[in-house]
Amino acid sequence: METRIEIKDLSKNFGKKQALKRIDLQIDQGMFGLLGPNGAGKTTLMKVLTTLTKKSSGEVTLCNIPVEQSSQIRRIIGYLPQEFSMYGNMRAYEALDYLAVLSGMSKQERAEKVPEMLEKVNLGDQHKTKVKAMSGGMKRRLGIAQAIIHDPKIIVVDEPTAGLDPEERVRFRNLLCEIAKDRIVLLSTHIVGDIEATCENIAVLNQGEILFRGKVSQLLEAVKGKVYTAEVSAMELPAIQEKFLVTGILTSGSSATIKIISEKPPMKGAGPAGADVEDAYMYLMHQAQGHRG
Ligand SMILES: Nc1ncnc2c1ncn2[C@@H]1O[C@H](COP(=O)(O)OP(=O)(O)OP(=O)(O)O)[C@@H](O)[C@H]1O
Repeated sequence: METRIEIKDLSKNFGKKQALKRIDLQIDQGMFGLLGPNGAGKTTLMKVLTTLTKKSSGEVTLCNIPVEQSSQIRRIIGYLPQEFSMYGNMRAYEALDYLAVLSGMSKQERAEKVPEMLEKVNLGDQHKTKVKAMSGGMKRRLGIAQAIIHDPKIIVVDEPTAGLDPEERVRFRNLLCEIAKDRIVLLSTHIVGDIEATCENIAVLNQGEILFRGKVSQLLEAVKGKVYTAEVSAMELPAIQEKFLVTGILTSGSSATIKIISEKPPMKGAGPAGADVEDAYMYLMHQAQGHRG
């Protein structure tokens, strides 16, 4: 079975609102990042892929299965939604077992898979912990355990690191990378750091349209040679921000070191600076809003 998601000319309307506009995308094995601001259409796209929402038009196949064949699709896909919640009084293993029952697994399969999955997401020692006593990171890991328990070829994870502390965030990202070794992990986020650390291939979505698809290195290429740094007085900052795309500000007393994206050197004394993915993403969004900086 070919592990691939193919999306051709996909649109999704909610009444007059076009949440997805003629999306074309191909996603292969490994981690794939879907980046975009709130309201870009990421959740809608994930819901179409996971058969929770019907598309309005276009073609979508997952491992060569058309998305319309929802019961077959559900067998090969796992989903961790943005707001994954479980009954607080259930213990980790009870919660996972309960979800496995709902997905139709037999008692025998569950007896084997529930402990195995808890181990995999590092909750083996905490299998008796009640959901209400879990940290945000633990709940997310329990969410991943339920998403992978039926060994799907594709895992869809919406806003995975929201509400996690830095340590939990890194741990969770590492878990996703491990899972992606022999599957597709599609990760939707508005946090550039989430994809920068983990995904080679990405798509940037804005207002229902794909602004960019390709490798993170190609996104960086677009901003290369356009990033500058300058030392300015804090007083000047508002006027500079009005005129230029400022992607970083480090204030120290009455002065500030800023990072600016500009086609030409923006001001006297500005020197070249290294570009990061955040700069490239902000430049892309800025251009999409009709600015030229
Ligand atoms: N059921 C719905 N009915 C009407 N409009 C909807 C519905 N679901 C989503 N939308 C609209 O479609 C657009 C895309 O929403 P979506 O939730 O997919 O964005 P998103 O990128 O996931 O953002 P967020 O990170 O805030 O969830 C938004 O303008 C939203 O208001």
